[in-house]
Amino acid sequence: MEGVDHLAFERNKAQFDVDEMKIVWAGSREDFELSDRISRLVASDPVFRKDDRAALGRKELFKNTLRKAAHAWKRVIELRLSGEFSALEPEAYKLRAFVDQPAFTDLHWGMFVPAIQGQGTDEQQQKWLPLAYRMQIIGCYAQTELGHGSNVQGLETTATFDPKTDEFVIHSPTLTSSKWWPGGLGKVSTHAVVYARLIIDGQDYGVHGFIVQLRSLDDHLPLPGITIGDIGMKFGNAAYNTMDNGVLTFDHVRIPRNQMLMRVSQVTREGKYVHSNVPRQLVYGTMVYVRQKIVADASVALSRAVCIATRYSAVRRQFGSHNGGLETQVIDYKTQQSRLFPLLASAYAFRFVGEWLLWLYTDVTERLKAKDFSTLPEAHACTAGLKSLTTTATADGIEECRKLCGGHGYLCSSGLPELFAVYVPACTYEGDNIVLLLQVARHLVKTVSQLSTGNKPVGTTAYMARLEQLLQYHSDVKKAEDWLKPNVVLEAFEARAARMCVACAQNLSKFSNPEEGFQELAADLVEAAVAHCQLIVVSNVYALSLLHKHLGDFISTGCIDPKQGSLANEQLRNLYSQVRPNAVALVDAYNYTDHYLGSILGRYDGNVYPKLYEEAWKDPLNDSIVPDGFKEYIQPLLKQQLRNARL
Ligand SMILES: CCCCCCCC/C=C\CCCCCCCC(=O)SCCNC(=O)CCNC(=O)[C@H](O)C(C)(C)COP(=O)(O)OP(=O)(O)OC[C@H]1O[C@@H](n2cnc3c(N)ncnc32)[C@H](O)[C@@H]1OP(=O)(O)O
Ligand SMILES: Cc1cc2nc3c(=O)[nH]c(=O)nc-3n(C[C@H](O)[C@H](O)[C@H](O)COP(=O)(O)OP(=O)(O)OC[C@H]3O[C@@H](n4cnc5c(N)ncnc54)[C@H](O)[C@@H]3O)c2cc1C
Repeated sequence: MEGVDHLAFERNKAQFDVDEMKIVWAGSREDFELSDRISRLVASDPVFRKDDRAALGRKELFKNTLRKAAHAWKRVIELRLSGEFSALEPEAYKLRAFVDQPAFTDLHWGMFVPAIQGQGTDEQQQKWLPLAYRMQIIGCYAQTELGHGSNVQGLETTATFDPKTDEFVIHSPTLTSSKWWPGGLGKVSTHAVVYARLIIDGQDYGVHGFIVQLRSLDDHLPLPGITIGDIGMKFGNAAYNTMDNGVLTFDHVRIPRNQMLMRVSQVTREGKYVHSNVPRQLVYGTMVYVRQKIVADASVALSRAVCIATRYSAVRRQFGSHNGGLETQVIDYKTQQSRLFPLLASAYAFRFVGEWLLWLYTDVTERLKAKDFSTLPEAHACTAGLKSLTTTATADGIEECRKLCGGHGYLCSSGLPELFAVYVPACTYEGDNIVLLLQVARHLVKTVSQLSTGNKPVGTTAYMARLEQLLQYHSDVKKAEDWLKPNVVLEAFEARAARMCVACAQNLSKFSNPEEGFQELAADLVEAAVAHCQLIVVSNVYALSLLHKHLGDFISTGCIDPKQGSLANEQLRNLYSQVRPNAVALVDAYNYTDHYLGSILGRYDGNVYPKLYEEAWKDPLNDSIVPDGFKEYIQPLLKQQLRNARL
């Protein structure tokens, strides 16, 4: 019935203060109040309705997205929200909170602006950032090409310096050099940061960033030498098709020399290449920035799915009725808990590790300003590894939440199919997850190889300094509750990661050609990298469910024995019983509006069945009793069959 809270009985079981947890989840009271205010504004604004997306064609869907983005920008200005979040939060988050679907603004604010902030000189920032902040230009990040995405050093687009005119000539020499994938590029962006090979006097200096105007600011038509368009439909119905991922080729397009981003390296008027003594990898800085953002974004996406699946698991009853009594809530089945509660824990774990990663990223950014590059490898390994770990776990977790909701989880009105379709490319964009884990593995193997040189490992690899002890380690767990002690869990995870890493390093040393060895052992290296990244994220419930899932590693590396493994599993079951009465309250703490969740199964009031039934009739297929096509194709067949039968 309308207005009745069908989940009140669940909410009354909570053993903690939900309002306090809402502040913890939001990060601070002011962030909670602001995001609460925005989400309610959005829910009450008809421009931001989401329930019609599944029925729109691509052009309508895209036009609707532009309308939403424009309205969101107007609202951000009207409400003077611009700049209200902590200084680090670009406008993207405010717009993303309003628009809540992939849109060109993600890349304008999330990559184009950060690329200029990170790789532009002060003069270049003074010139371009005010235009971008006021959205007088709209930018994108054009790095990936048809032939290369992971291998940035393999990019083919060229930027050839012409000393006669003091310009760079941007050119696409081959079909595979076509820029391909950049979000916002296909139909909207007026400018791009283009990554191209810098060529001076026939010499190739590698990949650098260039600001290139793509379209006229008067009539939005492509400039001379520019061929540009959308790359076509992507996975899912609405999903990422609200974004114009584009294709772009250059035919000898000229730009002024001062449009090469020159914070990291410069080209003088005479055509001399100057590379200040900073790591060339600073040109990758924008990717590092977005990877750390993607970790926080993973906790948001996973928590949305977990919120839906938890509330619905408390509403859904199946089997277990005795003499006509109520059937059992599916959330009471241990199998449902063993699938759902680790995801609930993961959402919180990723939320907190995202905060830690933001601290690490902010710290490395400050150090870079002081030319201190000492933590750059750690920042790269952590952002790459945690982006990979959290996006894989989140994509798998959203799909698991769909399955936890049974048949109704497969309805668009559950919100889960759309959430999955929008989310899964996160395992690929900003770095394919395997390629990134191999980067982590490089860092770990290098750390182990340097131990003998007295190089003290720091940061997240500091545990490697205790290698001797960790190689002798065997857990002294005697009873299930021993697994509740954080140091007991941490030591097991440290020992597992250290042993897997050392095993790889030892096997690598058997190869005369290290690169060949690395390729041959890549699968083991990826597993060692995962073990290291899981160690970074580890928290109690999350940790024990991981330990149970990867029990083979822990036993084969000798860290624990089968008996201790079964004690961990016993403790896990005990934890599930402790989580159970708090489950609905823990997802209420995310403070998501029904509008934001976009899910009938995840409604705050749990009033699922009447709303599912009501929603079904809105489908356009139900506009007519007899569907189009029936009389044309099926009825003649039926009548023919009936005639045949009477003969
Ligand atoms: C809403 C606001 C928006 C914000 C975000 C909101 C949340 C998100 C939600 C929704 C919006 C998202 C929208 C989607 C956006 C998608 C955009 C894109 O996809 S943009 C393209 C991404 N492309 C890649 O990521 C390529 C991946 N490839 C690479 O990064 C490189 O090719 C790599 C690292 C694989 C190899 O690079 P090598 O070949 O130059 O380097 P090697 O030889 O492997 O290493 C040399 C040394 O450099 C270090 N290194 C490599 N990369 C580094 C880095 N980034 N930083 C520091 N050091 C690095 C290495 O550790 C190594 O160090 P030693 O020599 O061993 O000590
Ligand atoms: C939705 C979406 C949005 C995007 N937005 C942008 C954008 O705005 N700007 C932009 O520049 N790009 C963007 N991209 C492109 C994206 O960054 C690339 O697709 C991504 O970096 C992966 O590169 P790739 O496509 O070349 O994959 P590949 O590297 O070709 O991957 C194919 C397979 O090869 C494997 N592989 C590759 N190299 C190795 C290796 N050395 N060892 C082992 N296995 C390997 C991978 O693991 C994978 O299984 C976007 C992509 C998507 C899907």
